[in-house]
Amino acid sequence: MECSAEMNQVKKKIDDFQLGPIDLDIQSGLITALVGSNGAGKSTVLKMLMNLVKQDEGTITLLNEQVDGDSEEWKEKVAYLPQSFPGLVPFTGMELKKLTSEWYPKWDERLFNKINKLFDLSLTKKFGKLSQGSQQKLKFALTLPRNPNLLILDEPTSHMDIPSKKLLIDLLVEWMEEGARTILLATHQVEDIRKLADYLVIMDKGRMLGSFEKEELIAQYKQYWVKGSLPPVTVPGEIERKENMLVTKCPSQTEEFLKNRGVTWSTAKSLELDEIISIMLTK
Ligand SMILES: Nc1ncnc2c1ncn2[C@@H]1O[C@H](COP(=O)(O)OP(=O)(O)OP(=O)(O)O)[C@@H](O)[C@H]1O
Repeated sequence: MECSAEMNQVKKKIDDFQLGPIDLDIQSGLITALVGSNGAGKSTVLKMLMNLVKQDEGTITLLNEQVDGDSEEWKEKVAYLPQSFPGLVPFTGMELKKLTSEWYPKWDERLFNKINKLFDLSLTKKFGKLSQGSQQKLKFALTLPRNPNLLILDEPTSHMDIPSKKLLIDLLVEWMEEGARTILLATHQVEDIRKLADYLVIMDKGRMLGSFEKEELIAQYKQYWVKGSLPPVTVPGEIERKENMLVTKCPSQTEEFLKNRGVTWSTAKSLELDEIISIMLTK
């Protein structure tokens, strides 16, 4: 499958923080969520993809162009929403919209108006005077209508209220349906991941733990409540046990092992995504 963004053996050292080596393939036409613990390096990865932070080693390609090469054509096809953007502070929403729409040739005024109406943006106030949630809404309204091939979002919903988060998710789903588009978003919000992501890229302490198709990842982890007691030995795939409850990351092997020992269970269920991510980041 075609890739919209690639990192090969990318390394970066910032003070005592070592990022990488990172190998990353972001598949076109899909939504990938970059997930991980605080300080794992997610924002740094996004900044390196945008050529805002230079890697020490390795290569980075966006839409088939090397981001630190001579051509900057890729910039017209990518929109990036950073966590903070101090340059916006002195301008009103209206001024920012005018500047942004003039700068981006594919600007979709109709989409901006739709987002404005849905989020009830305060376009006459200076950006710096808006609440954090309202700033996020305005930044999003200035990003999506650029109609890029690749949309990169760094924690787009972290300060938003619950209805606004839902609106943003719906807008992204609708936007994806309208063409050959790709989204990469860093997020801690489990709803973003659950409702949007096709793939999860999981990072911890500067390392990439892997890239996982969401439904396959969910199918990998299961929790059982057995009748009677659990075997006194480690069960294949076992991650955690408490009394007659067992969590496994290899359900087929676990079930075979239990069946061979005559152990049956009353309940079996898949883990929630937040439980799976917590296990991956802590065990
Ligand atoms: N400009 C900088 N100066 C010094 N250290 C930095 C800078 N930018 C990032 N770092 C360090 O790099 C590491 C990774 O930070 P980064 O912001 O990429 O993590 P993150 O996964 O996005 O975290 P969070 O989930 O908390 O937003 C941290 O240890 C951070 O302190």
